[in-house]
Amino acid sequence: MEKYPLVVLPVDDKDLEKKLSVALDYGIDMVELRIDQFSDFGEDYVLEKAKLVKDYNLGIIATVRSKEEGGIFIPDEERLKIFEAVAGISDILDIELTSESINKKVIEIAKDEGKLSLVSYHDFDKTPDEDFIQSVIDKAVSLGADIVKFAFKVNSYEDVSRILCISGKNRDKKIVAIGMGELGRITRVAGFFFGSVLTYTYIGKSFAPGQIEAKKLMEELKFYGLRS
Ligand SMILES: O=C1C[C@@](O)(C(=O)O)C[C@@H](O)[C@@H]1O
Repeated sequence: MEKYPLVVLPVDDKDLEKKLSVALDYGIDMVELRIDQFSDFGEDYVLEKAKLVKDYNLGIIATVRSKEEGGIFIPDEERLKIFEAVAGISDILDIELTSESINKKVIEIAKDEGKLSLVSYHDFDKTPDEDFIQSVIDKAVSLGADIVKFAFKVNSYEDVSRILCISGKNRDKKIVAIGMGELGRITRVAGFFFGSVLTYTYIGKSFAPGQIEAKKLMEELKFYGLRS
């Protein structure tokens, strides 16, 4: 997974094959399986969808997003079982820093399978101050995360600069820096110039405020020389 910057398409299980075909046409690199948004959490069902993604030769970030950070309530033991079931077919497992009862175990599952772990932190209301953001990064790294992601609601231009600057200060780590909302849109492209390694897009249904539609995002990345 050393081909950074990467473009990631979050998906649920609706119209999956159609989205995968379009993603391939656009040159999208990876799919984020938002398993928390699937109609069925059964291991066989989830694996069947993951295998479909692999048939299209797309990378997989697997996550079962917690209710607290934009997903739905699924008991921790069930979430762990899902992560264990998909770890072998996935490239990256994404678990929240705030999912304290299982995040270390998910990181361990990833490592045992020779995959990458991504520890994420979302705030859908605000962009915290610099010290808090740095503490999120430091805690995630101390847990053993290979990649640290923070996604904050942007309410001002100062929020945008704070997200990008803190990313730039942490270039020695693999960081994903995202500003959510209309004002944060710029971070989904400019973030790459500040060391961010992934950006998320959408086809049809957006999974978060301020995402840039896939065709437009790929055009913008090409315009700024981030994509050939
Ligand atoms: O953490 C992120 C980023 C995201 O919230 C976004 O703002 O694009 C979309 C989520 O699906 C993903 O897990």
